[in-house]
Amino acid sequence: MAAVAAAAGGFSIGVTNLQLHHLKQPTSPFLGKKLRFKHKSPYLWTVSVQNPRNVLVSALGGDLIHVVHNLFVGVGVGLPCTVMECGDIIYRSTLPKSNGLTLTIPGAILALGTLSYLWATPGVAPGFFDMFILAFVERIFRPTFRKDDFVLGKKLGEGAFGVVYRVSLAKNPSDKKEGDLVLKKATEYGAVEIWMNERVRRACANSCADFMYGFLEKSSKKGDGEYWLIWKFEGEATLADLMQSKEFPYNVERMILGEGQQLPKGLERENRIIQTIMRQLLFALDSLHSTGIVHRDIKPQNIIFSEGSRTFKIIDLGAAADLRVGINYIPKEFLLDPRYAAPEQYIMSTQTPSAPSAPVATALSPVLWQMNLPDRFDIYSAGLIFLQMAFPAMRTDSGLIQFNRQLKRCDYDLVAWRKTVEPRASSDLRKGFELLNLDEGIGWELLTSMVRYKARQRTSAKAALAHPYFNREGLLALSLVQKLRLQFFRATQQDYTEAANWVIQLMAKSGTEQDGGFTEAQLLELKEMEPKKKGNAERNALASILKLQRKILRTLNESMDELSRQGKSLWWSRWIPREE
Ligand SMILES: Nc1ncnc2c1ncn2[C@@H]1O[C@H](COP(=O)(O)OP(=O)(O)OP(=O)(O)O)[C@@H](O)[C@H]1O
Repeated sequence: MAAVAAAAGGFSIGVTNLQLHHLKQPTSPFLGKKLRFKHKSPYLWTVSVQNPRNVLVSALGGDLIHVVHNLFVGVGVGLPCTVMECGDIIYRSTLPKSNGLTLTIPGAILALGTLSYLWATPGVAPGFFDMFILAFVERIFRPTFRKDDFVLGKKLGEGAFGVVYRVSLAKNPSDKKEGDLVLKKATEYGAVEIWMNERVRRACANSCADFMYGFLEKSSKKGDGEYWLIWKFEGEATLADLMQSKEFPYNVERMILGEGQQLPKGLERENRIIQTIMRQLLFALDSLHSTGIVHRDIKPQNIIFSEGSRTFKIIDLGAAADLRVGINYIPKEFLLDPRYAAPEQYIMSTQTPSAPSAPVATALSPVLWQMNLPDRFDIYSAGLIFLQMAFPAMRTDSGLIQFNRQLKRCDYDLVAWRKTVEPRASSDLRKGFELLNLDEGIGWELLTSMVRYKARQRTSAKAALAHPYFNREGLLALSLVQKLRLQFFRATQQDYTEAANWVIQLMAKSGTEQDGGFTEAQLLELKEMEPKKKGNAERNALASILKLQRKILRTLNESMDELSRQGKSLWWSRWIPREE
């Protein structure tokens, strides 16, 4: 078939099926007619019209191309395609396509973009690998247990949703009297906890207590049965237990840093211990967050000291949310501990659909993560633990509750809180401020970047770990590099809404009715983003954009809610082994 390109003063025809004898009389009869040719040929034929009655067919194959090209140029007929050599372009496009992959820049950008999306937190691609390969392989190779395999020992704790015992294996009674395992008999939230513990074991085993097995025990008298969860016994003490001691933080020093500390007792030594605890806690949190899990119940009671690894680990994942597949997005409020919960209460904004079905949640997880930054909920709680470690008066429940009240009154502005309490501070409180003020106040700076009202303004666990507070060598003053790092951290922590307001003010100053730019009144309107009903074209356009934006959000939410309703059953609990 022929490809026809109309051009001023004539047109060209690119032909792939053509026999040479057609060329013999290349005249006007070609015009307006369909050309039929017998054989496929890699040659391209161009029919050029100098005037409507005189058609020239030029063969653009091998030397013939040049002959015809020269002929046209020679007689001075500069037809668009001969001048631009677009026949050559068409010619190339008709050549058989190469089978090899050709890398183009847009292709490379697209591929890189897709890969970054699939690997962005919480990780769509690693999620698929984890769920469909690792989980199966693990199930094949890991030992399984039954109810009768355990001998119950001492009760370790009892919450509203479960009882925790120290246990040992019946077949293999431990040398230790109490047993070297921990069993939690949990009610409804046990299923979530098994899911989270298995995920953690595959993704970041060192962050949480060493989980062994979980199953549904059906023979129990309790209604639908009980979930049994088994961990290795990590140690006797939680951070809460250790913080209650008058010796804190020195009682932890021996455990994490070993004997023989050189420094005399005092603020600097205490600071170093607190710093180590915070680093371990943030490390565990960073690992959890990187795999898409938000704990939501971070408190000293849920941080256990592992005697084996000499580090602090996280326990109690019953209130956790798995953002990768959308499990437990919105917990029952009573699962959260009001003493440590961030002011937002919910990790996902109320605009976010309650819990999309797993495939939708997985596909959207990087977007939802960036929109909500749910990990910052845990960061707030970790900030409060930091505060409790620095200020002895806040280690009691009543002390913490009182602080929470004061902070709320200051609109969750820690700097404002400090200004109100510091002038009349007790010696206890002053000691805390002194500790945080060490090394040009980098401890205080880290704390204020964690305890903030807006989740988006809080630092992430990863960024906190890179803070110079954790990078000091010994207790020397900050090095130049560390100072630069501090400046960088500060730059990333800036509240840019203020900067935006500043720019807006500058624009306002330069804007007058005559000179153009926005006037202050117009900017006020822009800032308020409340378009009025009657107004000029500018306002109407703004109103339409806002309306459209709201509509898109609403539609997205509605469709996702619809999807979630279909898949709302606890699909993932099917994965939990049952023992009848
Ligand atoms: N792996 C472990 N090793 C040692 N002790 C553990 C382990 N897991 C839990 N414990 C102990 O059991 C206690 C209760 O555990 P956990 O917080 O998980 O249970 P819970 O029923 O959710 O309790 P609560 O409702 O009070 O939070 C912990 O405070 C800790 O002392």
